[in-house]
Amino acid sequence: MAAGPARSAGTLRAAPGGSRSSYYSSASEGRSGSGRRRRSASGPMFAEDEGWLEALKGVADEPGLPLGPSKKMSGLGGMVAEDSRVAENNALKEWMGENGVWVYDKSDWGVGPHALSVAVDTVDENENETAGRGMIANREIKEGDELFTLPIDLLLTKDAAKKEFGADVITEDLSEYIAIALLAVHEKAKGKESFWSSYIGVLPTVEEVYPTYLWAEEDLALLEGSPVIAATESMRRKLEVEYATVENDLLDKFPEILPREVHTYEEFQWAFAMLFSRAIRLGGLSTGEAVALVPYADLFNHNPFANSYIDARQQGLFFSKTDEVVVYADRSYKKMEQVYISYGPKGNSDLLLLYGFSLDRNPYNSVDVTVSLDENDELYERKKAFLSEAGLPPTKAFPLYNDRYPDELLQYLRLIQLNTDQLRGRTLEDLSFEKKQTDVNELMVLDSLVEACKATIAGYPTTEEQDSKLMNDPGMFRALSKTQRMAVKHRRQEKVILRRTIAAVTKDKEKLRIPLGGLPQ
Ligand SMILES: C[S@@+](CC[C@H](N)C(=O)[O-])C[C@H]1O[C@@H](n2cnc3c(N)ncnc32)[C@H](O)[C@@H]1O
Repeated sequence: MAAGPARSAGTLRAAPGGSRSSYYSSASEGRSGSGRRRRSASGPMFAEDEGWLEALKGVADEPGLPLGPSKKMSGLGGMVAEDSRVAENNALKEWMGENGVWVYDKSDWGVGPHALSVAVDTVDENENETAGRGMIANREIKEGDELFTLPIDLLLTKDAAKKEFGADVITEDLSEYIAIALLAVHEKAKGKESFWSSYIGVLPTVEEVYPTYLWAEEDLALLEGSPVIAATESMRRKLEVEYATVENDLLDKFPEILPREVHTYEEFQWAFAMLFSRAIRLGGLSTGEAVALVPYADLFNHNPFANSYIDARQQGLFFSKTDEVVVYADRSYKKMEQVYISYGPKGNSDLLLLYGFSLDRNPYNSVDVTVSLDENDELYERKKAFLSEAGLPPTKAFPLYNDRYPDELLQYLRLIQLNTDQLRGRTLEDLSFEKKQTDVNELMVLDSLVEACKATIAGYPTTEEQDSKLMNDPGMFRALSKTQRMAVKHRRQEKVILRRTIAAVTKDKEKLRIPLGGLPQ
């Protein structure tokens, strides 16, 4: 046999070297970014089209709505903090009422009583984890009920930024994200003078959201071995580069409009933490799609099983047409239940990177393995050209899921593991990698996948058992900070997926017919 050691671990690198699929991969792999997911599940979504991540995307009048065992505020200081959060909610509600949103307990012409209240501190009851403000049903809600509508003028959009700063600053080709970030920072600096001050008053701090790209190094160290670290570093670099561009192209040119002391890097980071964790991509606008910070609608927390959706629609009003944002209930809710939306089919890596939380029960969880052609393979150049022809790079990250690994990964590995003997004088173009080549090639493929999973598992300083033990000890686990709990949950889930993949691949290997005596050398 000419080449291609059967179990060449070198060809398949486990994920740590490769960045997560979300941000950079989606940009570099050139996926188009319609940003719109199936209508029934739109939520906070990221805009791929600008090279910013995958699709992005929710009044409390009653203090003390669902507070779980982890209620943060205690003692007199806590009551003061909670009172001020209730006052902020009430200011938001008042502002919305003044601006045409029906947020009242009574009916009016064509509208029923408002169905939602904003709790100041909710708990995700599936996970027993604090989730900041959230939406609570203040009466029975029926499936399909329109929960509220919101005039488009209340949104922070690129158009609103253009109105504020002018078309010289907010040019056609300026990213929507940068435009909205500039507007958010500018309005925050205005304080009570800002039209949006009541909205900005309920926005969390960076520390409250705490996405991994803003984590302190000692927190990030808890994720050692996880691909999230590489994704976090990519995100940090991207933000630094974007800010340098903003400095150069805008702050230097328009110091009167965009003063440096207002538009600092810290404020830029705050604005992006808000955008990435709560901006919504609206599809149904008369002017086309747009990314927006949508007051009130961004107070819904995430549940991967929810289907409520947020969209924009045109509202005919005699001869003028105005757009409005509308939110519908995905199912019926009992009074006092928390109403969730789904931010999309996001795994914990994306949730942690962008929203600062991870879930123990998340059907969309995945962990990437990165696959590379072996430069020492005698077929290397031919394989590289073949991949390039198919628009694929010689190194590529693939997600492994809880219950499956993608066919594309198998196809890629079949090519990588193919040797001259198996090629039997044919060209690569003669072969279809969608199906098994030979049992021997398939065994090499599956073996290399198992090795990659094992190598990834070996890269974590703790074992799945150690993480599980910590999580199953309520005293110990609750004694950790929220960030530490999120990190432990996340790294354990990655190990679970890797272990399951090894088990599934081992089963698949049993179906192969391998000659007695093992593989040819
Ligand atoms: C769109 S905002 C939702 C409103 C937010 N809770 C607030 O206080 O403004 C998204 C943020 O809410 C929090 N969040 C949403 N869903 C969560 C969940 N299931 N568990 C923990 N935190 C959650 C995270 O901090 C996330 O970055």
